[in-house]
Amino acid sequence: MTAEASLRQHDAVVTRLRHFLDALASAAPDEQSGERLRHDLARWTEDLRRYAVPESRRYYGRSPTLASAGQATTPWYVVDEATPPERLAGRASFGTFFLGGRGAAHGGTIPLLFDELFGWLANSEGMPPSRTAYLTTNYRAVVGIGRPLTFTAWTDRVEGRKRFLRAELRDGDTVCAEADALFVTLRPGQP
Ligand SMILES: CCCCCCCCCC(=O)SCCNC(=O)CCNC(=O)[C@H](O)C(C)(C)COP(=O)(O)OP(=O)(O)OC[C@H]1O[C@@H](n2cnc3c(N)ncnc32)[C@H](O)[C@@H]1OP(=O)(O)O
Repeated sequence: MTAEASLRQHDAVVTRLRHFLDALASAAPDEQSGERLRHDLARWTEDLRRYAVPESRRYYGRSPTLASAGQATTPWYVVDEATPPERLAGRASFGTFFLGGRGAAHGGTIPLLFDELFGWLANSEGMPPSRTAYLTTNYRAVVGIGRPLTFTAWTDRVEGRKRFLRAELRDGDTVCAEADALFVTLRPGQP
């Protein structure tokens, strides 16, 4: 199979996996179905272990075409406007898999989304690689599961190796969460 075909197949599996995780999080299967599911998952886990490859040959989380770069355990997002490294904007939604409680997204999954967006912005093409030094999230209103959301992330200022970034997640006019972060450009030899 060509690399392109492998990537396409991987994308289709990850899309299915995202739907599976939401369905799993929503379901209370009966005993027989639960046992069948456990059996099928165990079988696939063993099968996949036979195909393990080094990080440089993996597709997971690097899809150029899928939402969330194909990270099924990151809330769904797509970038609609990007002027890297200054700004990006787009849409996001938290599926049932990301439920914390009472219809709201788990608090830990919101900085996960922000870190993804900041990583996208700070490591866009032509930028030297950088990593999150800190990321602070301010939870202003609950993020409802399944709600159509919008986000904006932007570079606030750059001081030498330090990039100060900010972002906002909205449900309509309501600001649900804000974040500010510091990304530090890696020195040669830093992992
Ligand atoms: C290859 C990249 C691929 C990236 C993919 C996308 C990444 C998405 C983002 C991530 O999630 S990365 C994973 C989470 N982050 C980490 O695992 C980072 C772990 N920490 C580190 O590796 C180092 O601490 C770090 C590279 C961030 C900084 O270490 P350095 O030794 O290079 O920093 P240094 O001590 O030289 O500090 C440089 C400047 O940053 C400042 N600084 C560093 N860490 C800080 C901090 N935590 N808070 C405030 N300031 C900080 C520090 O004070 C200093 O300021 P000044 O230049 O003004 O003196």
